[in-house]
Amino acid sequence: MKLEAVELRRIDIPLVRPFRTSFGEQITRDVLLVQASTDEGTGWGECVALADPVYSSEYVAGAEAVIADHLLPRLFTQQDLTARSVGPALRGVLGHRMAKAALEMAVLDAELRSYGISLGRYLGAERARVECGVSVGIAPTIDALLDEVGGYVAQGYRRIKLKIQPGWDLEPVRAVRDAFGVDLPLQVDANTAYDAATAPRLHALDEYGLLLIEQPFAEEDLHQHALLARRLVTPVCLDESVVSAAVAADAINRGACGVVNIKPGRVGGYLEAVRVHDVCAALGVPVWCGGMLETGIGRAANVALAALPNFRLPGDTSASDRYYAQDITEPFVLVDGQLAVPTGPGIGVEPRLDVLESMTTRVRTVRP
Ligand SMILES: CSCC[C@@H](NC(=O)CCC(=O)O)C(=O)O
Ligand SMILES: [Mg+2]
Repeated sequence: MKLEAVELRRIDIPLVRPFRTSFGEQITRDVLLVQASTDEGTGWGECVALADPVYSSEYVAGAEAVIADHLLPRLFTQQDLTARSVGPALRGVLGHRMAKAALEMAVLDAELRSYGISLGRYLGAERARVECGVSVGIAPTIDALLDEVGGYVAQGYRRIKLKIQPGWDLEPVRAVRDAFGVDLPLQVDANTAYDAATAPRLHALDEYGLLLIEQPFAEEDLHQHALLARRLVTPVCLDESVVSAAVAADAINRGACGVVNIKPGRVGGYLEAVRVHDVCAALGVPVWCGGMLETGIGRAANVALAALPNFRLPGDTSASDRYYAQDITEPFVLVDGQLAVPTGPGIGVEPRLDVLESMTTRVRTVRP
């Protein structure tokens, strides 16, 4: 394929409720969408970088700039562009994995649409539906938390994940256990909010039968995660730390985690996400698909990825209405706690152009 032009579109989508984590609160999502036009058709990609560099060092304005100024010039010169050649072509630019992932996704979508192959089939999906969990933010009160969790349980979500931080950890976990019982699949995510001084609070979580404790410490601190993993019965899961298949293998071999949250944007794309999946499978470590509040574009691709065999825990692949009153694609609807894997060519969904236009804050087309 030859890349002919790329449309970079920023959209603002309001969240149905504030989403608070240990690193801040989101009330709208500023999303960068990428539409790649090639000589064999077009494809869509979604950049998962947040508006601010608070989850990782990437942020949406920076991703847009590095795509336009450094990444696209390297792709426009490719005479026989394929999704598999995007990574090597961009290797000269260090980091910016979320930006690179968005471009690779758009090229992959265009390529698969031209062949009439679904992303799920291409990646090796083995299921037609995936089990869905849901992520619950830090709430203003315990009662508000229980109301929100009760709503998701009633909708049929297969697993509840609570955001925690020092001072909002033991009480919410205990309250959810008391209100919904010991059989509710339950896990927590600290987004790196703990350190050696506050780690003892996590020891106390070990008696609540959690599925896992996600990313309690700093991204680079595999040693602290390994110390905790040796001390707890509850598995430690890594998110921010795992930026590639090689890092996943190193973390597992250091005993830093027993479960891995895979996010394609965080590792540089869906092709690397499959490599992380495969490495974890080879080392006997289950994985699940994380989320970055994706629109239906990224959600469609995540659901396809989550259908691979070693995705053995419900992911943060929630229904569209968990975050958005109106998605930019036809909404993903939870049925019996599951989402259906798209079967159409490529990612299998298209944005609704009327909705897209209504949410667009800026759009530009980059050409060679
Ligand atoms: C804005 S918080 C994004 C990162 C967070 N994501 C979630 O909690 C799930 C979000 C979703 O359901 O898309 C994580 O660290 O796992
Ligand atoms: Mg996480």
